[in-house]
Amino acid sequence: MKVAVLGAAGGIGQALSLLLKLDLPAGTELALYDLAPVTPGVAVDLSHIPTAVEVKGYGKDDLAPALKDADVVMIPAGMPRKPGMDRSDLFNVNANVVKTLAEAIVEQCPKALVGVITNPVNTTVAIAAEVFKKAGTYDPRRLFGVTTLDVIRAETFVAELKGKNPADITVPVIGGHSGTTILPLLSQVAGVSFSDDEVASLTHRIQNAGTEVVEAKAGGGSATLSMGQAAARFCVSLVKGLQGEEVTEYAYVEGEGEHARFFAQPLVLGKNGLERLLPIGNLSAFEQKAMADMLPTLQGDITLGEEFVQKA
Ligand SMILES: NC(=O)c1ccc[n+]([C@@H]2O[C@H](COP(=O)([O-])OP(=O)(O)OC[C@H]3O[C@@H](n4cnc5c(N)ncnc54)[C@H](O)[C@@H]3O)[C@@H](O)[C@H]2O)c1
Ligand SMILES: O=C(O)C[C@H](O)C(=O)O
Repeated sequence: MKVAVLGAAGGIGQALSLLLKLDLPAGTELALYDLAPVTPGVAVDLSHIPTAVEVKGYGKDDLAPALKDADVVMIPAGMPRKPGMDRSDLFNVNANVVKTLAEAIVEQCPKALVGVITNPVNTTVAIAAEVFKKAGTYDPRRLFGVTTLDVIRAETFVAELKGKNPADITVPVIGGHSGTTILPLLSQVAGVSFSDDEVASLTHRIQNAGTEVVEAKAGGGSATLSMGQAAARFCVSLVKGLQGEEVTEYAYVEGEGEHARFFAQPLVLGKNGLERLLPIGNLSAFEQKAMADMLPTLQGDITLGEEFVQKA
């Protein structure tokens, strides 16, 4: 098994790589790639941790060997937000980063499972899909926008509010990964109930949790540690799936297209990546309205990504 992390020297990349060094199955090769000159050093540093995961670092000219025959590729490469920016403001820089990396995946590991973390996720996943489609290698079961952070945040905030252990709370979060497109389904949380005011304020907090971190870091970037944990959990689930275990996760994937071409929803991972989609269940009147209100934004974000590659 080979897992490649593209953008491995960044805030997310380093946290993710550390957790993967600890959590991936014995015998896995962990390939770390980044443009930053420190990357080989990050790999040497991690290689001193005594686990049976072999870490190799690849500098900026070594994207091809980093990706060669990878089974899973995680992409946290690209610019993070500063206060006052929306995720969509990252499009100008990050669209090209994801396009370039997706083109290399086509050449080196067209069958890999790919987890896109780079923002704006609503759009960068569409960019990767269009690059793969153009090359004739696209398989919707193998491409994922990583939205795990929305799920773990929602579980943390609900547990905090209700005085519960977060491990006992499950919160579905569907839609996309920015602002109102992040739709937590609080009506489906088992074992707790919420007043209308709590639903409104919790939904708002979950949708703006990324901004909460961006503002608290005051120009020093966005979520890296919680995202590292979220991405590691999702990556390990992808690997378990490839090894034959069925694992349930949430991710932003091309599904049946009922709401938008790409949509974050519950799904089962397995040997082929996305094995099957799970139903999103019944939505409350509040959630139905929130969904109807945000779909045009989500669809616009997707079109932006599609056109970026089609017009290139
Ligand atoms: N999906 C999510 O839930 C989620 C959560 C947090 C952050 N993000 C996004 O993840 C991205 C990375 O965030 P970060 O805080 O780690 O940023 P960072 O600036 O700390 O790290 C980004 C890294 O990417 C590298 N990079 C840039 N272009 C590259 C390329 N073409 N190839 C390889 N590496 C390249 C940089 O050298 C840097 O090391 C941002 O776009 C951010 O918005 C997504
Ligand atoms: O908010 C950001 O810009 C980063 C990330 O998407 C997050 O949700 O923390």
